[in-house]
Amino acid sequence: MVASRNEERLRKATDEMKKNITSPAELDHMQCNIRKEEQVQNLISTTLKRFGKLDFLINNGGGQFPARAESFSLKGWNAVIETNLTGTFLCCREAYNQWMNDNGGVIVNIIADMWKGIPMMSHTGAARAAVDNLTKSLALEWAESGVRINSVAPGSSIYSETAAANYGDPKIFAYNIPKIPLKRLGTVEEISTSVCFLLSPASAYITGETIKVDGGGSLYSTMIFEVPDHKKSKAYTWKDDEETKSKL
Ligand SMILES: CCCCCCC/C=C/C(=O)SCCNC(=O)CCNC(=O)[C@H](O)C(C)(C)COP(=O)(O)OP(=O)(O)OC[C@H]1O[C@@H](n2cnc3c(N)ncnc32)[C@H](O)[C@@H]1OP(=O)(O)O
Ligand SMILES: NC(=O)C1=CN([C@@H]2O[C@H](COP(=O)(O)OP(=O)(O)OC[C@H]3O[C@@H](n4cnc5c(N)ncnc54)[C@H](OP(=O)(O)O)[C@@H]3O)[C@@H](O)[C@H]2O)C=CC1
Repeated sequence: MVASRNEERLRKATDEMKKNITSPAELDHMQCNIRKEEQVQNLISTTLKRFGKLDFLINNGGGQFPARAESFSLKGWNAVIETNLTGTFLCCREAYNQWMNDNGGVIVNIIADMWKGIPMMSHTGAARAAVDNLTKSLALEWAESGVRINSVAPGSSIYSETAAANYGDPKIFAYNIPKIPLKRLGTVEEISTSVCFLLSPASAYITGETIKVDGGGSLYSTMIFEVPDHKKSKAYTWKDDEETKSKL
């Protein structure tokens, strides 16, 4: 079952996938806004009615807008937290309560390269770091039910039409190439094969882990953001700390 909000995009994606699988009847799509609890509950129950089981859950839905943190409205902040953190939580919880608690299963959460913060996207950085941590907690709580849960963290480096449109610049990803040790963008297949590995028995001994698929980018430097030159940071020395000395 493939689920997201936009019916037209869903139909296009599943039609494309059907051309490449041996049992196209076994693929379906359904509208669901992961920010809406009832819609998530309905997605999981409908999937169970349609297919009779739920072996895997992949939480890939996500997104954000670029802006400085001080300019975020509460509504904008909540939109990003609900999409990337709350939506993932709701899907995990419903999959567990409706199926995986009794039957086991595997969950993979897609997060992002947020290890050094994400300036201009601090809302999504906070939400993705939270999902990284949620993944660890759920791995411990749900191990006794035979559930494994891991994350995949793509670098800021997989060309996405939606992102390019959203950020208003088709070259937005290419700007990052100099900061990626492998000196190229990643491919969608380089993410999906990591997800398939984590879903497969080949990773049966891996849980609570996050695989970074970022060409080494997270080791090297942060994204296209420069801290402007400034003189706002005052050094601390004991010698100059007259205020503390006077209180001793
Ligand atoms: C700079 C380096 C770029 C490198 C890439 C970084 C790596 C990450 C890559 C990716 O994640 S690729 C994924 C690409 N997909 C997207 O980015 C999708 C983007 N957008 C969305 O999904 C949605 O716009 C949203 C951000 C989740 C908001 O969803 P929605 O519109 O449904 O929310 P509402 O509840 O209606 O709230 C809207 C609210 O949000 C604020 N807002 C939205 N867009 C902007 C914006 N461009 N600037 C400032 N604020 C924004 C705003 O408060 C909106 O409220 P209103 O003003 O409309 O009342
Ligand atoms: N491309 C990149 O370089 C990177 C991508 N990522 C993450 O990887 C994932 C996939 O990215 P990518 O394919 O590039 O991005 P896209 O924007 O193309 O895909 C995001 C998907 O999430 C769905 N979605 C968004 N909000 C909701 C919602 N509230 N409920 C249900 N579905 C929703 C959208 O479908 P619809 O609009 O139909 O709801 C869309 O299909 C995202 O989480 C993204 O943030 C992370 C780091 C880098």
